[in-house]
Amino acid sequence: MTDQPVFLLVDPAHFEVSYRINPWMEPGAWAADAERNSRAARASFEALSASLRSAGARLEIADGVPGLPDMVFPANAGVVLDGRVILARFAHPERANEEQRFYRIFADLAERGLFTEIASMPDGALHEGAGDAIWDANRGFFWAGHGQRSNLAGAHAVGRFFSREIVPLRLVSPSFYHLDTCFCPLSGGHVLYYPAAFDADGLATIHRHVAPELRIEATEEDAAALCVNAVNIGRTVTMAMAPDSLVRRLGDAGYDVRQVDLSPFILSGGAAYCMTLRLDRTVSTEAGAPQRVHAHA
Ligand SMILES: NC(=[NH2+])NCCC[C@H](N)C(=O)O
Repeated sequence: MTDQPVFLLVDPAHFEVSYRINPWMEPGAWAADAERNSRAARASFEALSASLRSAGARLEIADGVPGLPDMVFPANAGVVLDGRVILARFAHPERANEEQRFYRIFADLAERGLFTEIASMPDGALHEGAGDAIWDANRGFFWAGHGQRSNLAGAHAVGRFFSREIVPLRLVSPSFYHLDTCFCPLSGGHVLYYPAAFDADGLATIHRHVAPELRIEATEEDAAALCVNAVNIGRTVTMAMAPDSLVRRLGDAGYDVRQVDLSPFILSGGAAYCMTLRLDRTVSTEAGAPQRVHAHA
């Protein structure tokens, strides 16, 4: 395995906003000029791909499926670590059929050696993948969102499957329905997060694990631009068009912000992070991150 980060993306040919399962989704706004929106989505997708490649990533681009427009958000397809994946179990019937489709995509990747194991969620668990289970390479655990799409049973299933600690965070706002919309650990140990998306317990948990000088609080404006939903590779952070103050604050913390116009996908409530699924993460390596010595028991 090389150190090059590898991401799964799904081609946007079948992307549209045709139902509403979160407050961002505006099927009417999409339909008002569907053809223009489709063209804009293609351009956004190409710009995101270019930005990730220029940050050093290799991309695996899978085909989408007509009638499953949200497959363009593969972060929700499953949780990946050490070449093993546990598939999502979607909360909404609109997305339920993605599970089988993503299984096939992962099975193809397994045939090419990118995965050694594909597992399913147990009965009763709901879990929407890397959108709600974010690996923190510096701290060595999963931050686990629950309370909107994923449930606690799903969060614990992720922890059991990988034999890794999970740190649950309850999400309290329907607009920030996946953890990745309001929480983003960065390579230098910083965490960019939007406090209003969490309850008091969740904030206390974040504060317990993240030292004050490593906390970067997103403003309402940052969160509304879906900028917390960002892809961090080394020192680069790729995100939707961002308020200047956020770019400046991340710059002061040592990050190089790359902005992409993702407005067609924001019409569906998604942005940079959820349009990707990182495939190469291992417990002990993180390209660009400060090196940590892991003591093995
Ligand atoms: N991880 C994410 N934030 N994904 C965005 C998903 C957007 C999609 N329309 C949904 O509501 O499920």
